[in-house]
Amino acid sequence: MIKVSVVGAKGRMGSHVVDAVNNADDTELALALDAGDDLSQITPENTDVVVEFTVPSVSLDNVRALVAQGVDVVVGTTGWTEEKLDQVRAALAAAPREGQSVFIAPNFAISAVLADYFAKVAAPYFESAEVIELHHPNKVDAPSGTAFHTAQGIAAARKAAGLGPVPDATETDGGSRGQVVDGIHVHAVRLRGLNAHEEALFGNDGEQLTIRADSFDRISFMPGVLLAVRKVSTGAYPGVTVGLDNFLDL
Ligand SMILES: NC(=O)C1=CN([C@@H]2O[C@H](COP(=O)(O)OP(=O)(O)OC[C@H]3O[C@@H](n4cnc5c(N)ncnc54)[C@H](O)[C@@H]3O)[C@@H](O)[C@H]2O)C=CC1
Ligand SMILES: O=C(O)C1=N[C@H](C(=O)O)C[C@H](O)C1
Repeated sequence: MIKVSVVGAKGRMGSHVVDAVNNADDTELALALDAGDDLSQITPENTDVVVEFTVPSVSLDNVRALVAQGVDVVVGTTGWTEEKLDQVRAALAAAPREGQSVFIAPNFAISAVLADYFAKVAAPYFESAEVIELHHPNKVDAPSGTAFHTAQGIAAARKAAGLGPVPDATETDGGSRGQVVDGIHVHAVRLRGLNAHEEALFGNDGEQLTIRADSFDRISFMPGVLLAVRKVSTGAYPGVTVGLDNFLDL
């Protein structure tokens, strides 16, 4: 059995993870902790893998503390930048155990992971590209971590293909053109009734392609979370790994 502790266990995602860990045949719940709880309760003796779903403002500190305590971590919280990833790498370099892992996924839903992958495949073939993400209004960060990651992937694929900037004649903008991530405009919608949705839009003269992923229920993230827990628990992924696509045969 893989012993799993959950940090952020009372949250929308963390509570689903607690249920998923309790219901899977090969995982058992060690500790379920939330804000105010002492993370030093988590040790390599009671926990193989920690699943961390909290808020972007605290996740880096949580991950660094957990790494220093000698456990592997699967992170679903958003807000990761290259600078923050470097701080995790530094923490791992000083970790007490050889080969410790931190796995971070902007999105654990297969629909979103595939949409992100297909967007990178499509990107070199279109002059224009933009990303729209649509979420429940309780979400604290914008744009979504997934949309940020998709935009970065589109931008990298365009650059590798030798494409220039997306065409855009806008001269006045009060914010309506969205956040620009590596040259790709990203738009965020917050609407009651939504859960987690994303569109990658591509355009050429006379044609368009829309790649859309819809996650209607948080249950959609659980197979991906359990897959990550199982993969990380093997010890085969030392260091920092970003993206569930690393565990899929794409
Ligand atoms: N990677 C993925 O597939 C997904 C990622 N997310 C991300 O996961 C994060 C959490 O989302 P939700 O569960 O919807 O948020 P939420 O607000 O429902 O839950 C966050 C939980 O973290 C707890 N928390 C806050 N500070 C803490 C601390 N210092 N230590 C321990 N616990 C602490 C809160 O009390 C709360 O229970 C967000 O960044 C969200 O964008 C959400 C859905 C899917
Ligand atoms: O907060 C959410 O709900 C979600 N957060 C993640 C993100 O920001 O990409 C994943 C998914 O979109 C749901």
